[in-house]
Amino acid sequence: MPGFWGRWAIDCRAMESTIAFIGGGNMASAIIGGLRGQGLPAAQVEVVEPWDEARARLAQQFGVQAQAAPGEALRRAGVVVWAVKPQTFREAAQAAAPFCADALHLSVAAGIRSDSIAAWLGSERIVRAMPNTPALVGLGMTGLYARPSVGDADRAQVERIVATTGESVWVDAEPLLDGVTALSGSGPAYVFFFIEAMTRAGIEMGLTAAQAQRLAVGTFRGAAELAHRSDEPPELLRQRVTSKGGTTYAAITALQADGVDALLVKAIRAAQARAAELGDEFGR
Ligand SMILES: NC(=O)c1ccc[n+]([C@@H]2O[C@H](COP(=O)([O-])OP(=O)(O)OC[C@H]3O[C@@H](n4cnc5c(N)ncnc54)[C@H](O)[C@@H]3O)[C@@H](O)[C@H]2O)c1
Ligand code: PRO
Repeated sequence: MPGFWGRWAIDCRAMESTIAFIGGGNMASAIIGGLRGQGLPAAQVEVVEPWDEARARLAQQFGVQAQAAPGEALRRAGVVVWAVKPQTFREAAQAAAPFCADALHLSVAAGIRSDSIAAWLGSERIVRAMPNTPALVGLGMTGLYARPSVGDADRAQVERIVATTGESVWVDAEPLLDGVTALSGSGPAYVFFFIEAMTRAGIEMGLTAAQAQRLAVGTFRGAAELAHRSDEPPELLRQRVTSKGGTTYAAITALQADGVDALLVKAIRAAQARAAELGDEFGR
């Protein structure tokens, strides 16, 4: 993996202090992969991860030694990344807070509001991030929100960390992060869902599973890159594919007749509502 990260020009070797991760699962691994790939030494990464198998994987993949429980080593951390599930955040915070009072805190947990985190940790130096799994290949999109008292140096430090996984967008009102969670945090799942359906259609039409999946994935990749590079809106790019009375017209008309576009908006709003609920359910 490290060779892959060579494309990005952020150099983590100059990062001043240790970064600690509370929770060493999927999201933590994506960020640790980015940091290690950009040259952050393994000795500058602390992880608290109770699950034996996850600790072994972190050691094998990234050369990082994780601890089963928080302890004195956390005191060296300038930044603590909270990468536990919303359901376990409070419990994890209670155990780790005594060791990281002076750190900058970066939470990736969906829904958990910074008021709750501030109360649990007794600190105002809190930034919330909502990344997504393409971070694993350096193409992540992350939404960021900082509590009002977080200074420019702390914001810049967060940007440097997140830049190892892709791009980021700051929002200036915390509730907007629930929308970011619903759109880009959960978004890769919507894309995979469409790829699955397109692959199924390909198989129904007689293609092999391998052929159908390759065509579907390649089409998403190409269309996303075209939209990314183009100055023109997606609507116009879509119209260019759609000849009047042609094949695409037949497909788009069928999608619109079943209200698929409205359904997609409804689905994303359901994710947004769930993010807010998570904050209510598992916040303070
Ligand atoms: N996976 C995604 O696509 C995604 C995207 C954006 C944000 N997030 C957020 O990231 C967070 C982590 O999600 P994930 O997908 O990495 O989950 P995960 O289950 O892969 O990782 C969470 C890890 O936390 C560990 N853990 C449990 N209790 C702990 C404790 N008390 N102290 C320390 N570690 C503990 C678990 O053993 C597990 O390995 C969640 O809050 C989620 O909302 C996930
Ligand atoms: N995965 C997390 C969830 O489904 C948060 C965004 C993506 O809750």
